[in-house]
Amino acid sequence: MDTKDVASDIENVLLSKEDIQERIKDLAARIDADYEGRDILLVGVLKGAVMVMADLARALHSHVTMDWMAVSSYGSGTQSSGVVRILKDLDTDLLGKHVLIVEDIIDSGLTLSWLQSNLRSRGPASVEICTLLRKPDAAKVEIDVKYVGEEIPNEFVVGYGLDFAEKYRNLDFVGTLARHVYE
Ligand SMILES: O=P(O)(O)OC[C@H]1O[C@H](OP(=O)(O)OP(=O)(O)O)[C@H](O)[C@@H]1O
Ligand SMILES: Nc1nc2[nH]cnc2c(=O)[nH]1
Repeated sequence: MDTKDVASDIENVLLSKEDIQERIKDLAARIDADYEGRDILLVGVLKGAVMVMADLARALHSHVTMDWMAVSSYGSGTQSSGVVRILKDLDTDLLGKHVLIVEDIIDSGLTLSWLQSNLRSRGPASVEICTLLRKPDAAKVEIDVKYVGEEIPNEFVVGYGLDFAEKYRNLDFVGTLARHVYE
């Protein structure tokens, strides 16, 4: 879906389709340079990271393997609480692997903070994080995120993997929702 398909639902486009592909290209170039030909295990966090994972993996020149985790963050309403339950664990043994967690967004940081320490406890050679979007003003915990595509304001966004009530994940851009959608 593009902007024309959902024009009345969207208040503001934050990243166009072209902007997103630029950010992905830049992230891939930095990752390729840092890993210098070492194999990388990309760990995508379902469901939001599906689009970033698919485009980032194809933009990389490094060899990668891919695995997926699904986690649920308990909280009241839309607030992440930091108490995380694994719904689907990795199939891969992380021992000695260079792990790169791939995310669509870091908001409070609570999910990633938990995930990073969980994966670090499994004996990998390294664990880094790559996210397309980050909301610095929403951070509740300090986490070291090596690869950030774009810092955005503290607003609820949809598109390119990000949902509202499971919809809008298939937008080819990232934007904020018009009030009538959620009120
Ligand atoms: O920094 P935090 O406040 O912890 O929020 C970030 C998390 O929220 C989103 O997932 P969500 O729980 O919406 O699940 P989904 O990917 O299945 O939509 C996103 O993909 C991160 O995993
Ligand atoms: N769709 C969506 N999911 C999120 N999870 C954490 N922050 C966000 C956000 O801004 N949008």
